[in-house]
Amino acid sequence: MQKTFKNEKILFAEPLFQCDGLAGFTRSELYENAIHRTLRINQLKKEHNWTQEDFDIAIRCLNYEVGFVIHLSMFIPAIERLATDDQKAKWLPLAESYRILGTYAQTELGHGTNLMALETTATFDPRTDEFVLRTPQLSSMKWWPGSLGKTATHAIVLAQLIIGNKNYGMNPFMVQLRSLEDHMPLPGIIVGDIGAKLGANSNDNGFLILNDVRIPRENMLARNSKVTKDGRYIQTSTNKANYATMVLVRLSIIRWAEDTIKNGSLIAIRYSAVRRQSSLQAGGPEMQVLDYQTQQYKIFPSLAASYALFFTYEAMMKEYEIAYAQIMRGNNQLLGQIHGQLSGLKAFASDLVTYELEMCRRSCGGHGYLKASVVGETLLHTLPLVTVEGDNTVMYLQCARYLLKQIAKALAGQDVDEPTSYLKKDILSYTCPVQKGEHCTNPNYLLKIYTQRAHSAIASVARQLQFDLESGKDQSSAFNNNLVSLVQAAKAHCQLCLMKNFVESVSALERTCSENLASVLRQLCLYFGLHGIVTASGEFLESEAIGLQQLEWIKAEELKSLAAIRPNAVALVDAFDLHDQTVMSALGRYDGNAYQHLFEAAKREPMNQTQVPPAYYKYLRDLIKGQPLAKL
Ligand SMILES: CCCCCCC/C=C/C(=O)SCCNC(=O)CCNC(=O)[C@H](O)C(C)(C)COP(=O)(O)OP(=O)(O)OC[C@H]1O[C@@H](n2cnc3c(N)ncnc32)[C@H](O)[C@@H]1OP(=O)(O)O
Ligand SMILES: Cc1cc2nc3c(=O)[nH]c(=O)nc-3n(C[C@H](O)[C@H](O)[C@H](O)COP(=O)(O)OP(=O)(O)OC[C@H]3O[C@@H](n4cnc5c(N)ncnc54)[C@H](O)[C@@H]3O)c2cc1C
Repeated sequence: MQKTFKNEKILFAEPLFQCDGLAGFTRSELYENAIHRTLRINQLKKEHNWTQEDFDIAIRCLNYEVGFVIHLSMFIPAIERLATDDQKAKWLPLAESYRILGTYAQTELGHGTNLMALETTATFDPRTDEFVLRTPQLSSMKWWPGSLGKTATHAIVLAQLIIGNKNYGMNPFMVQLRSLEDHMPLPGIIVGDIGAKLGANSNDNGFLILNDVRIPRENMLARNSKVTKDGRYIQTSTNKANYATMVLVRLSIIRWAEDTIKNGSLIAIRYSAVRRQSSLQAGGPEMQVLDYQTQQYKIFPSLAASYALFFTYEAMMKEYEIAYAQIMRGNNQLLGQIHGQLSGLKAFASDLVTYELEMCRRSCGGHGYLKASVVGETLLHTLPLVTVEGDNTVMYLQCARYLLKQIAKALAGQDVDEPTSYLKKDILSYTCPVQKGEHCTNPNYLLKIYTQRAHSAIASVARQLQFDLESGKDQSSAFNNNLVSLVQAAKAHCQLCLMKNFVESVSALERTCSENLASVLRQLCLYFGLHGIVTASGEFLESEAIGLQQLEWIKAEELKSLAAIRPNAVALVDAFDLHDQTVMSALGRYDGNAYQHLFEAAKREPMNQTQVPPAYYKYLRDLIKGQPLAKL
């Protein structure tokens, strides 16, 4: 499943990367530990001639609990995508050698989603051949960018470009924030950390106020547009190319989601295999909770999602690489497709894993509420994915906007993109392929059902929008009245994409892997498809992709699938090949000794380092001895 990290032993031999000790760290300690880790991994990379891929896998093995995540995942990729060749030659070597430490400063206190309304300005001053950057009011200050608070020496600041009295929209500017001598903020720069978060507290997400900060004209990252010395604005590519960094990060978030749900399902399944509780026969032996149908119903979706997201990430990485190669050659033909696809899939993947991680946590009973189980921490660490790189609702709407354009082309008899080719089909010629119970065991039949449901959802909201417009509603009212249906259509398309990638990937694997493995993966793919229909049965019925009889058959087959997966469940999570130190969970260790590891973790609890707590001497001793308490 995951490219086995051949350097795992080197990494986890060092106490710095053994995660047990992180509990009880203060924010400053977490922050320092994260920086220390990234720099140590960098040293290991040099000492052992690791590739960049080894470096990236090491970061993933540590669940991104390292420093400079934005420097590595956004600042450097933004330079690669937004800078000219000369600017890359200047800034990339500095960034790659950590001589400058960067962030991607786009979101403001008052705006994150609506980029057109960003308030930070960069005003061209022809007299000095500079841009003057300012955050004009409280709501304008940059707010949230990772590493901005205490680390970044430089930021790529997204600001409205002003020349004369004309606004040319959001453009990227390289701004130095701190001295490279003493790390103090430069004149005009007010910067700091925005405070503790629900999770990811090793990251110093920060705020930035710019008070008339001057930068040279060549600091505007000018791959897609530039300003000449005499103040002319020249656009050399679509201004949406300046959004390119976000597309890449949305792809990375799909893999981040895959990594977290693998951790969660591994913990839940391994623990459920060792936990014995109650029995179905009076006086009988206690059962492995993994044998309860309800336990399987709760946690096998996370197992199936792990594999589904793995296959979708692999497919989307290939799609992205093709699109990106063309875009970097100036051909933006695939820009709309890759943006529409990754907006929707980033939202769907992060929604899916945050839901299933909570199911994994609940399936661990009381111990799922202990930090030592880590499944709760994993959920906290994953929660931001539904917001970062675009709030999920807004991302679904971007995907829906793309789908509306595609169905309009299909209905006009024009070519459509490959991911939406199903929209060319005649929706009325559909017949449900499941005409008897055993047809439910055919993933390709299920794929047809997913396709019809998605097609129907998109066609239905397109018709409703058209009706509203023809009834006299203006564009924005018509849109706002159909936002829920638009999101639903985007979700239907994304769920189809996951199912299609799963079916096609297993079909390709069958040609090379053993029949045993093929049969296990087919079973998991079938289960993923059946469960997806059951959980959204209302929409599948509404679209007439299935009827009540088919739903009855599908529900029965889903429950049978649980029993079929059970014998392979532990092997399927072991196949993730995740080191105990990556999973970090007392409940999910490879050796299965959950109780021993829980007790070891409790013994490491800082409060247990003394038998008598300090509070005894302050409050309890007099209380217990019946002596009057001093005034508190
Ligand atoms: C390892 C992983 C590490 C993860 C770390 C994560 C740390 C977090 C970082 C951040 O959060 S960075 C900040 C992220 N912020 C956002 O994502 C902002 C979300 N908002 C937007 O993207 C845009 O405001 C919008 C919602 C897309 C609206 O765009 P706009 O205001 O321009 O209007 P529209 O009319 O909707 O779009 C116009 C046009 O542009 C196309 N388009 C929009 N976005 C993109 C894109 N990213 N790439 C390519 N094209 C894009 C859109 O399809 C429209 O095209 P046409 O229909 O006009 O052809
Ligand atoms: C952990 C973390 C790290 C981050 N790191 C960075 C970073 O490094 N750099 C950076 O620039 N930013 C960063 N961000 C900011 C992030 O990109 C924004 O928070 C995100 O884009 C959401 O925007 P917002 O906060 O304005 O939410 P809002 O858009 O204000 O969302 C509030 C509600 O309004 C709804 N809404 C908004 N617009 C619409 C619409 N058009 N239609 C329907 N509903 C709508 C949303 O669905 C949501 O329910 C980070 C955020 C977090 C949490």
